[in-house]
Amino acid sequence: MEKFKRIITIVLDSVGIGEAPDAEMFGDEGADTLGHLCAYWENNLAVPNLSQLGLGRINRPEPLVGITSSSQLPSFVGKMQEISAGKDSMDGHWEMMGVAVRTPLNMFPDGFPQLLISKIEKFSNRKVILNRAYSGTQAIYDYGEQQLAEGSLIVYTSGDSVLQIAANEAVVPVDELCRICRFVRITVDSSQWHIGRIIARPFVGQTSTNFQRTSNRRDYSMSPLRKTVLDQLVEHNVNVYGIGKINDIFSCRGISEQIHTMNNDDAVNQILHVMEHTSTGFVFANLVDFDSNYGHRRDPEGYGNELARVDQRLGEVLACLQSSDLLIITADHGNDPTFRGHDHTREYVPLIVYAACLSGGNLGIRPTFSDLGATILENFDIKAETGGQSFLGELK
Ligand SMILES: O=P(O)(O)O[C@H]1O[C@H](CO)[C@@H](O)[C@H]1O
Ligand SMILES: [Mn+2]
Ligand SMILES: [Mn+2]
Repeated sequence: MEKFKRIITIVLDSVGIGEAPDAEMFGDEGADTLGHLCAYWENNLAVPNLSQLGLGRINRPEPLVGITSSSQLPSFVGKMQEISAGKDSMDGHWEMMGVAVRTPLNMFPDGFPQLLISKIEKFSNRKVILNRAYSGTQAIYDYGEQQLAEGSLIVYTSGDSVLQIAANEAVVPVDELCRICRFVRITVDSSQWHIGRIIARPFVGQTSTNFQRTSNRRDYSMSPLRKTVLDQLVEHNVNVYGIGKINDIFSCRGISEQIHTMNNDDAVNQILHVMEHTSTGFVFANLVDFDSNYGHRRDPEGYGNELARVDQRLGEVLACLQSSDLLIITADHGNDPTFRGHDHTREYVPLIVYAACLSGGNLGIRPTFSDLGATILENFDIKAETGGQSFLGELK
C-alpha cells in the first residue's frame, strides 16, 4: 500500500473503553468510561459517526449499549493498553509519541512541601491557600471568595502528578498567573520534586455562585525525557500541527505550528482549518472538554451530550478527508463519569483507524500506546526507537 501523505490523530481526552489489566493497582477496577456512559444513556447516545467508524466493533467484555456492532466504513479498530506508570494526559500523549515514563512521578495528595510553597509565596508576593488534593471546581467554589478578597493563590493537586494554581483573573491577571506557573516549573525542574505538570487555572466571577473557569488554562509540562515521535517528524521535515493542549503537553517541542483552542468545538474548527490548508504532515489534536468539564465532574449527562456534539462534527472531518489521509481516533486515559472520586481512571483506550482506501479489519489489543507513534514514523519512513510496534503493515 502507498503511504499516507497526511495523518490526522484526534485524541478524545479521557474517552477510555474499559478497565486496563492493571486497573486494580490504581484503585480503578471496574472503571469503564464508554461502557458506563452508553449504559447510562441506554439506547439514546447519538454517536452515528463513531458507530460508522466501528466503535461498536472494538472487542470488549460487554458490548456498548446502543452502539451497533456492524459498521459501514472500512475502518480498522482495536484498543491500546498503557504501560506508563501514571494515567495523566502527559503520560498518555507521551507514550503515544514513543516516550513512556515507567518511573512514577511524585504526587502530593496531602500538600506540597512547605519549602516549595514558601518559594511560590516569595516569588509571587502572594499567599498560598488550600494546598492539597481537591476537585478544581470545588476548590474555587469553596475558596474562590477568599482568594478574590486576598489576592492569594489556590494551590491544589489531584490523583495525578500535577500542581495547579487557580486565581481569579480580576485580581491575578492571566499573564501574572502564567509567570508564576513558569517559575514553579523551573523551580521544580531544578529540584528533586519531579512533578509532571504545573497548570494555571484562571477563573472569573464575583461570588461562589457564579465563578467559572476560563479557556486561559495553561499547562507547563516537564520536557519529554527523550526524543518523541514529534521531534523525529520535525527533524525529518514532516510538519506537525499541534491543536489544543498538545503544545503544552510536549513543552513546545516537536511542533511546527501551535494552535491553541477555546473548547472542543473550536478544536474541530482548527482541525478542519488545517485540513483545508495543508495536504501533508501530522495533525495532532486534543479535545480536552470531555475530561475537564465532564469526566472530573462525574457528569455522565454532560459527557454524553458532548460526545454527541463532537460526533456530529466528526462528520465534517470525514467529509474533509482526502484519499491520501489516514484518520486515527483514540484517547489518552479514562475518566469514567460514573466512577467514585473525581480522578482519571486506568483504562484501555479505543483505537479507530480509517482511510477511504482500506478494506477494514481488527487491530486487536495493542500492548502499548507507542504502537501509534511507531506507525506514524513508519509511514513517514523514519527509523527511530519508540518502544512500540507499527501496525501500518496491517492496514489493508
Ligand atoms: O479538578 P480539575 O481542576 O479539573 O483538575 C483535573 O485536571 C488535571 C489535569 O487533567 C487532573 O489531574 C485533575 O486534577
Ligand atoms: Mn487527558
Ligand atoms: Mn484530567
